[in-house]
Amino acid sequence: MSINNLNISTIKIEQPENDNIYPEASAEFVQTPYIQEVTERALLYLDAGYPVHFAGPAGTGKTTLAFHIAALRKRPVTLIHGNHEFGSSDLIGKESGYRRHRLVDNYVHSVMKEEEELKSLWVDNRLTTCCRNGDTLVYDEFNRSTPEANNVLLSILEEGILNLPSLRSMGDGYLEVHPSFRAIFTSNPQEYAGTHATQDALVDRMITIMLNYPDRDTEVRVAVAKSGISNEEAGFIVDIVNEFRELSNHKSLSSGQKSMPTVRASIAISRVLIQKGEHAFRDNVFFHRVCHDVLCMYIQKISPSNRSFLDKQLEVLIGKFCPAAKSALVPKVVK
Ligand SMILES: Nc1ncnc2c1ncn2[C@@H]1O[C@H](COP(=O)(O)OP(=O)(O)OP(=O)(O)O)[C@@H](O)[C@H]1O
Repeated sequence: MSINNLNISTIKIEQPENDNIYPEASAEFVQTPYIQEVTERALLYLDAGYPVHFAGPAGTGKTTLAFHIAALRKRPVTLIHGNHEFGSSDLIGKESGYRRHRLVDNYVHSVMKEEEELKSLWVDNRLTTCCRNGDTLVYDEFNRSTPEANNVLLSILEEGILNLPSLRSMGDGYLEVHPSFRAIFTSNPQEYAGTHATQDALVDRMITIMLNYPDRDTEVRVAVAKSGISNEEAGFIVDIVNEFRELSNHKSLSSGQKSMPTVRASIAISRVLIQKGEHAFRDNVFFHRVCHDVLCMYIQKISPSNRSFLDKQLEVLIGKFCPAAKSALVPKVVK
């Protein structure tokens, strides 16, 4: 006589504990009244139970702010970068193979008993672990993922429930989101390559803070912190970059060009000067070349005549904002 038995079930494997990050403000992090005000507002929204969404052009400090605010919550942080290849399983988890267990019992020689157990292995992904543990989710550039992949967030943000259909057999088809779970999103609405239109239903569940280019003081202090350049020279560079941005953003000049120079350009120019031991003087040929090299990518898509006009304007701006080397060496007379 032979008795066969086959059991099929699912076992769950959770993410390893050390998958989280614990961001801390570095010595280079700049805290200005502008950063302070936005931070306080975002923390208030999170405390009131709302996800926060930083939207704005590239280089406006969205990701840095998201991490800063996440760090202030003093809970583990889960980081997800939007990706157009993501499916919802990349966020919540998926079945990843089977574990088979077979038992053959022939103790009574006339009876052959076979028992087989097939367990499908379910591996949690970051979003599930984050919801379960009540961590802070930073979902950077979330609009790079498809709306279909992000749909899973709708019930998390609205009802506090994560739907896990594959785990229904274990009675784990729904996961109640931990009350401490909070989410911070970033997106760049001006970016068009590789992004998806933000879903109205998703954005409707968040509070969006539109970030624009920070004030001059913040940009100068960021350039100083990130390069070690003097406050005064960082000021010249930030003024050149910002006025160049205004010019290259002008409707009659900018057709075809989408990206604008940001504080990243100021940081790059400052770092190169420091690296070479040079200064932001109007009669420093090296400085002129670095400004052109760093800023030329922001005008490459515009017409040749407008490009050459902006090239000349860059020279004018350097002359307008920077002193000559000799005059910079003369100590200022304090009246
Ligand atoms: N408060 C700050 N302190 C120090 N550095 C900062 C601060 N804010 C922004 N930065 C620096 O400015 C640059 C741009 O910031 P960030 O990457 O956060 O911008 P972003 O809006 O997320 O840009 P993108 O959309 O291109 O990813 C980075 O080099 C970042 O380190």
